[in-house]
Amino acid sequence: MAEYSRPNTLGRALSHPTLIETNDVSPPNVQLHPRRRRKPSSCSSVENLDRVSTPSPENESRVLVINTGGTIGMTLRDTGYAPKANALVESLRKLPILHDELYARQTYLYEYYKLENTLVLPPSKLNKRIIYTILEYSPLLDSSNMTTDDWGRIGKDIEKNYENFDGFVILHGTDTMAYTASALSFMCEHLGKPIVLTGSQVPIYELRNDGRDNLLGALLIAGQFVIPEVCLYFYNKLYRGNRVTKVDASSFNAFTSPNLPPLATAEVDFKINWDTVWRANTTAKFQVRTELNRNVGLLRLFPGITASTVRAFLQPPMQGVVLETYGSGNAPDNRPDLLEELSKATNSGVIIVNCTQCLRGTVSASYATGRVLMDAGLLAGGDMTPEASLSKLSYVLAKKELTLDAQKKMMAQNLRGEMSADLEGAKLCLSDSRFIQVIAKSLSVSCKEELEAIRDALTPSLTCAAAKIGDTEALVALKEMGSDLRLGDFDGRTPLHVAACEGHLRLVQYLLNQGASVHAKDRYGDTPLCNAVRFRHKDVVRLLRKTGAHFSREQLEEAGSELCSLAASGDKEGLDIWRIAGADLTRPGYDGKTAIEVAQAAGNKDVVEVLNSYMNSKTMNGAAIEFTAKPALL
Ligand SMILES: NC(=O)C[C@H](N)C(=O)O
Repeated sequence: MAEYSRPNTLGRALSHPTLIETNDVSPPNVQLHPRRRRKPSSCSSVENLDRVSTPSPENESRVLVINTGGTIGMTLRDTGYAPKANALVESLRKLPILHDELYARQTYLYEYYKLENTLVLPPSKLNKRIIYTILEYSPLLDSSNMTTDDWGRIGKDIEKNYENFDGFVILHGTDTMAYTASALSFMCEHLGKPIVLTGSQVPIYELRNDGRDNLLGALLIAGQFVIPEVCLYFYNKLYRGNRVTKVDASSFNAFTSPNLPPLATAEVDFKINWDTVWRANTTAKFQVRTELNRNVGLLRLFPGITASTVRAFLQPPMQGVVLETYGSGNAPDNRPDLLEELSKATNSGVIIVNCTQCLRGTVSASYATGRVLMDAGLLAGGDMTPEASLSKLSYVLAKKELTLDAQKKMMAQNLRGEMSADLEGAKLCLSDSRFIQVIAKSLSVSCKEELEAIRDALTPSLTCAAAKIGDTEALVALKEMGSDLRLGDFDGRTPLHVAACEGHLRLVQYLLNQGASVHAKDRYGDTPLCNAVRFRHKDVVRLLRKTGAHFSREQLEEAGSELCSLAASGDKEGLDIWRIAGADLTRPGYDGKTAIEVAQAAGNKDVVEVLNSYMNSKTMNGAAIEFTAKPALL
């Protein structure tokens, strides 16, 4: 087989392995996916070249791999495992599953990118070619050595190269990977492309290792799926970066996401859990906020902790603290000394977030021992991991343009899917609802306004449908998603109208408790009371009346004819409903006759009796309504 000689650029680059010192790895004067020069005809006789699928920009994607260090690229020295500089690219080049040399040469990859550190994967099952460029940091770090400055550097490099790549992979040590993933998730605002952190427990240079699989999986995800999140890929699972924590120092299965299922799993095929994938709902441009506040810390409660330890920890310049509490967010409520230190700190403007020491679950205010912390001014951290809470604090506190109150509010918001539960009574927004998202997705809706328009159009239909079948639970769920249960549909019919028609007493009670209006009128001018009367739901009528429902003047005037018709047909029950609803049974109909007169004329004795006793009780109660007819005698 005839060998292509490497272009000169490559030859030069190879002698300078740390060529990318500027961190700008985009090829000069090259746009994303331009049509590349095809192999010259003189090469057509080259053995095997015909086997290679014709390269085309359409089935290629580009991934930038930022190698920050970690075990994946370490070798064993006298001092123990330490990162080895300038070794990874050459070693990957020799691994056929991670680099297709033939394709690279045939497509002039090296010449085209003018970068010696650009490699290409063999075609994927989806027939994609992932071309990846490795940007190696110097020095490479064990992740224990990383600081917020390193997070900033990664963020800046992504920002600089954002438009030239379809996705990003960050090679990183596992020890602090959860912190970096969390921090990047907040720093990357309006992210529209995948950023996947990965690494390994065993160096890629060793015979048995997890580095190859992890890198391959991360590349395939970053290059093939538009998951606009900072993720972490490890041991065949893709997690949301701000949900993970390292749980095992020696297993390949080193990470877990205790409160959120994986975003994807790599089995025979990649299975993406699109319902869980975060949607930014924004049309704003991607940017990275590298400013982080370093005056933050994690404090873990333990039995017998002294007030002086807490006091020392909360001293200036401390501005934000994650307090790792017991169980569902509890602390001793018999320790006024401790609580006083916490109160003093929050009063002086330190933001303290209450997170649980437990791996799984959320903080809540179920115990007295938890409530005392709320009283001391702590914010509930929901089900955030301590890693996510800390980096969120660092990110939020760096926003100097915000007031302290606004910063606290931001801490309580779900910014990047880092928390599932609502905080401090704030409810999830319906735009977070999977149902709405699925509909939005199928309609290709991406911007916030459109999503809100869909939400507003669907909400009344959903709530009315739930009211129709008496599904209180569905209404509770819709309410929790932010639905306004008072809203009417296209006919102005509210869930209360519908529930009143159907006679769902419990549901009517629930809706009234939620602030549903008894005065809402549909397009026909009917209130829930009219509906309940029409469909003869006595209990509902009583309840609505108790809540202040009443007929309008016009409705009362028109009621006379209806009452006469009921009297004519001997419908005692119908008349009784109108009575309960507050109608004046003495009101004459269109011809001036009253119900009792009509009943007398029709010989409906029972009805006359009922109406007589009604009129007597009215007289005795001193009702304000004037009688227009005298008690009749049969
Ligand atoms: N597995 C690893 O990557 C551990 C290593 N100490 C690091 O965090 O860099």
